[in-house]
Amino acid sequence: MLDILQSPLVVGGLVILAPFILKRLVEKVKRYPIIGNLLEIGKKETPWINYSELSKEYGDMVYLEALGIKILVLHSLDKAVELLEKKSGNYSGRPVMPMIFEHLRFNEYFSNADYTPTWRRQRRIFHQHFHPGVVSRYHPIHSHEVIRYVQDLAATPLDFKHHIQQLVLSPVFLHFMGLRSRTETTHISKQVDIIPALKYLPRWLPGMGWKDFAEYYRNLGLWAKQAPYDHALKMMRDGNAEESVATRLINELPLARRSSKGGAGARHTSFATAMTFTILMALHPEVQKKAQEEIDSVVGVGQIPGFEDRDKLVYIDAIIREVFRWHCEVPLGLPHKASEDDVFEGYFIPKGTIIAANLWHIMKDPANYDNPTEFIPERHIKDGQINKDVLDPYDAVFGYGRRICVGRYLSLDALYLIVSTTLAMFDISPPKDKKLECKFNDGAILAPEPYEVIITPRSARHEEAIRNLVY
Ligand code: HEM
Repeated sequence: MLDILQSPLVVGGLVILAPFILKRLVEKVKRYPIIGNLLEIGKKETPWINYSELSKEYGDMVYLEALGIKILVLHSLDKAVELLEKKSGNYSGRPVMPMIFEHLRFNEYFSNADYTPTWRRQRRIFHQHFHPGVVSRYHPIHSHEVIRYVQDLAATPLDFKHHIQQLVLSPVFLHFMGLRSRTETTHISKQVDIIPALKYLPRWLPGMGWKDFAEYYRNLGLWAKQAPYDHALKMMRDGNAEESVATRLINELPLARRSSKGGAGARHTSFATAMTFTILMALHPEVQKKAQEEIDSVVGVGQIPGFEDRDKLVYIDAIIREVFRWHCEVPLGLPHKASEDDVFEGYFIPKGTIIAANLWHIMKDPANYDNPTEFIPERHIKDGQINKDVLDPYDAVFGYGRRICVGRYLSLDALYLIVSTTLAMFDISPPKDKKLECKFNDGAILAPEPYEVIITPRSARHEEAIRNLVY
């Protein structure tokens, strides 16, 4: 190990601090002077698949280096936990990529901020407002919103994307901003629709030819940060604000600072997962039928499941886990950064190395799941309960350690609502005259390409039950 630490190489002007790991790559992967592994890093539209292929040859730690950027991609849950959770004191930073960050002012987003005292303070605030106890206080309101969702879906089923978006985002809007008005949420969700700038960015690399839209996204992103705060402040001044994260935070501010000072941004991830669920149901009528039988026997025919039914709806739980596993919406998670030099399992990891966990690989690894590319909710069930012996997708898909997703409970609530309610009341089937295929965009957040499905109430009885619901 001493040899590794004491013998940096210099190749094409680059100081290589991890010669042992590098050697493993040099032996197999062509490494060019100056650009190093750049071609490997940016080779495919889907780098997680590219890294996954490399891991078959080089093991579960794949290290690449190009133009001064050092990337270590982890391909097992064990390694991710060892490094990003157990050693989280050193691996909780976010990489700073000056071009992207400066132009888009991405560092102003909490999720992209480095591991600083400011970030730690903000994270504590997030935790206070997003732990399961707080999130569950909103359950009655979410259940109420669901009535509107089923009625809208029954009335205009072709607009299912919009209705799903409304339902998935409504807890987020309500939680952050106290927003319940359909007009306001529709307006804002249209803006949010175009925000996930990440999906258009070259992954972790300074990009080319993107400055024009960088300006556009920067302004949009700043708007998204500011709008929730401004809205809550206005509603509070008008005396008709619903309680939300924004109102609670504003209340904690000294009066003098209650001017426009930035709020919280809503995220789009749960929506892509809900859209994936919908297409998967159309492709798997047998799963739909089984779920509907469970709902009918636990909740009753024509009834909407509530949060109090959640523990008894084991198959619904398994479907949601399997959607998260199969979809793996953020395939490489968000990048962490090594704050200081470190040695891990004999390898030297230089300060500044970007650490990514290949969540997609972990979710599709045959060592973790049989027939991993198949959508099989049953894999998560044993003896009528969730099978604890099977790797829990939630242990991976929301990331790790101190940077683990703060919105995971809110997101799981939203998914429970959409999955259980939709299946309770509707049948989803493929279009009659077109082949239905689930294809994802190639962004860093995977969302299904636009698709068509037919959504109809399950029977005349369900149709009547939907009509009789009172919002
Ligand atoms: C399908 C749903 C979601 C998935 C799969 C997901 C996944 C992730 C992942 C992989 C990370 C990176 C964790 C890490 O760095 O190790 C993350 C971070 C984050 N997520 Fe989520 N997320 C989802 C929904 C949400 C929602 C609904 C919200 C907000 C209400 C949210 C807010 C955040 C924030 C603020 C961070 C940054 C945390 C930090 O940097 O400390 N997420 N999420």
